[in-house]
Amino acid sequence: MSERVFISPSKYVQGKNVIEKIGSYLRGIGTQTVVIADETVWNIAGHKVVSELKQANFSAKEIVFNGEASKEEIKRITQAAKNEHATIVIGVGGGKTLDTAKAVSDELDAYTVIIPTAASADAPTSALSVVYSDDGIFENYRFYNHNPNLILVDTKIIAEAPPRLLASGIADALATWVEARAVIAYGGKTMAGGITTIAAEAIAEKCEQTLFQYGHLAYESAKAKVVTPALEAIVEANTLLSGLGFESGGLAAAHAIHNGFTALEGEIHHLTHGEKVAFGTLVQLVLEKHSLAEIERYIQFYISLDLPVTLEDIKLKDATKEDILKVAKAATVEGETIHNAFNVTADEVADAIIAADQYATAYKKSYRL
Ligand SMILES: NC(=O)c1ccc[n+]([C@@H]2O[C@H](COP(=O)([O-])OP(=O)(O)OC[C@H]3O[C@@H](n4cnc5c(N)ncnc54)[C@H](O)[C@@H]3O)[C@@H](O)[C@H]2O)c1
Ligand SMILES: [Zn+2]
Repeated sequence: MSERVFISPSKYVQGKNVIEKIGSYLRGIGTQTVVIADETVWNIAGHKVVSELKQANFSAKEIVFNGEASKEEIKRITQAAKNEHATIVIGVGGGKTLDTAKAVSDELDAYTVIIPTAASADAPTSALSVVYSDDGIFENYRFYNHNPNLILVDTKIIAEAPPRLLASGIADALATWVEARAVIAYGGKTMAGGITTIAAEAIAEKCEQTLFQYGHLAYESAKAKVVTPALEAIVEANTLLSGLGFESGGLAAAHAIHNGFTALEGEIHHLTHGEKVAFGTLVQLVLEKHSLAEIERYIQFYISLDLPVTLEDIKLKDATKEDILKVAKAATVEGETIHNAFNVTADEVADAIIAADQYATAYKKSYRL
């Protein structure tokens, strides 16, 4: 299998107050929309989207998302959207809301509009959803025959979101190049169903460059709730560059290890996707045998953005060897993305998890962090 495949959304729009233009972007597409957002996001952006739609003569059915991108939730919202004969499905919120909106839109064969309210993960652009059990355990990737039609990224809303969400998005995006370059080196398959194009490789590499250049300034901008060129750069890196870069560039160990962590119970469930991916990325770097300086470059960057680097940081201080092996086994099940770039056993992954924790703990100790 050697064909190169690159996929992408039809239109990506990013800037301050862009949601005010939703009516003009949807002109001629249809008139019956459903808008999906969780309780928090309804007040932050959902009502504003609906009022813009109504002003532009669209009808909009409001649906409250319950918080988990699960089969049951997708079924429930699909039924509600069918009752409205919706031809446009609009997801507003974080990755789980957006993944649910994509699935609902697929069921209805509708036009898909994605409005992320945080740059917290690279979910907006892809032609797939990550599906979980109602208890938040990773179940499967669900693939679609096309990417979202329209993505509206309003940087005013994103600047006002909690800085922790932006940092999480940076961590998710930092995994993109680490994973893509591993897949390229191995000749593995990407989420787009082929091997990596030069285009996706360039995007993924540019993603990492942008993060190291502007990550700190953007994080400080988010703390001050202001839109700056650095914030705009990081929103694009977290959303567009990371989204295209992971999907057509390739996922490898970092995300498989993230998925493995969802199999554990306890406080780790309160961590964001990006925070778990940060630790997963460190584990992948350990598996790859990099120099101390290279590994420390990542550890230092994560720490400076208040991201987790040790098992204690991800609430697994008391994890047993069996727990770690459970994670490693889940990360290496057949079909997991780790096999796109590594020929490893669960045992080797478990050792890398323990070593990553040990390296980061030693780093923190030596700098008294
Ligand atoms: N489909 C894909 O390609 C893809 C890619 C990456 C991640 N994902 C998935 O996305 C999910 C992670 O997304 P996430 O990190 O956004 O988490 P999330 O969707 O679980 O949660 C985001 C949280 O932030 C809140 N929020 C959103 N915007 C806000 C704002 N402006 N102000 C205050 N609070 C706000 C939401 O209410 C929600 O509680 C995971 O399920 C992951 O697997 C999917
Ligand atoms: Zn991710």
